[in-house]
Amino acid sequence: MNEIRDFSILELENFLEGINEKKFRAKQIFKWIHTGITDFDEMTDLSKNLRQRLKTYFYIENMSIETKAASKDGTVKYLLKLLDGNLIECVLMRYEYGNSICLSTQAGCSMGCSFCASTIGGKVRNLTAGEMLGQILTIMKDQNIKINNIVLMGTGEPLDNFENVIKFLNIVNDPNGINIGMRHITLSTCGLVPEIKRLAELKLQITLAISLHAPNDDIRKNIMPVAKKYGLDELLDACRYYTEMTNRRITFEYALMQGINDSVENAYELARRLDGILCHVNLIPINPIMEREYEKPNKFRIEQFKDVLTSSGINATIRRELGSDIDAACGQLRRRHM
Ligand SMILES: C[S@@+](CC[C@H](N)C(=O)[O-])C[C@H]1O[C@@H](n2cnc3c(N)ncnc32)[C@H](O)[C@@H]1O
Ligand code: SF4
Repeated sequence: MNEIRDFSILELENFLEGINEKKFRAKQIFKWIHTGITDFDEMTDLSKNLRQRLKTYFYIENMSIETKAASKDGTVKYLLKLLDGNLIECVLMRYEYGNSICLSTQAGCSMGCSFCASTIGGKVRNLTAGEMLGQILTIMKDQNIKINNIVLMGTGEPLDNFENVIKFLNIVNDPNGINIGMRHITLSTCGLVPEIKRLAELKLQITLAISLHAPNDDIRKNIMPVAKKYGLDELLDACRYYTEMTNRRITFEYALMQGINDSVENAYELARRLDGILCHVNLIPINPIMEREYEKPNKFRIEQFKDVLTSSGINATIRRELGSDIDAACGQLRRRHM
């Protein structure tokens, strides 16, 4: 049996042809799937016979909501249970410009960043494209809303699950489905250089966010094991390549950790390293997790860091902390329930 949410229209067309059904039904089926239905009998414009046939080949995963926590600012954090019992997190954020959803791409993560709760139990498995889509459909249905933006910033390293993530992007971008424009999608990576280049060559118009968190290799290696494999020069070259291929501005994520990467010297060094790259720096006060001792710098130090960047010609903003009253640090909810 196959999860039907994993199928693009083209794949559905081929499948239907293979079982001697009309190809044009694929679009109808695809549209129904993206309304969030979980029962083939809800596809009321298909014959009973075809619905019965679909049930013998496919299933639709009905993810159960294990817990849901709503913040005063409208952020809602979900813990969803997959068919095999794995738990994954996703978060709904409401902005003036629309609803954004932060999705998980893997159950756990193998990258080992020292400040991140998602990696503490390691990687369990990759999520399928259908399981990424399922997170959106579950929230859309639960809240009765439309989703306008997607950020791949939940648990997992998206570029460590390259094929499924690209498949998911093409499915959500299809005008017959939930139809989210590539420019409304952000993919965040810890910096897997070969995959960044591969992504650049696809020339999708998504926003690429790089979790940088350090102005040099010494600090980066201390907090992100991936830096031992790909140095900063190599990573920034891949970023330049991405901007050349796509004409898209890169976002650099920089989580400020007191005494680790938040000094004025760090800010000047960062500005020097990013000079000439079409980019924006997103400064995030670290969200402390139970298992580690990182702390946020105070407000003055955060502002000072930003001022050094902007006065050096680097576009920088401090990220508003959404959902801070509901334990929003990535991976914490899942961790607590494991
Ligand atoms: C959880 S990761 C998932 C995407 C991808 N694996 C990555 O590292 O970019 C999303 C973002 O959350 C950041 N992050 C992880 N733990 C954090 C924490 N405790 N406080 C603030 N940001 C954190 C990551 O560095 C990254 O920028
Ligand atoms: S920050 Fe991203 S890459 Fe690093 S451990 Fe967390 S999820 Fe994995």
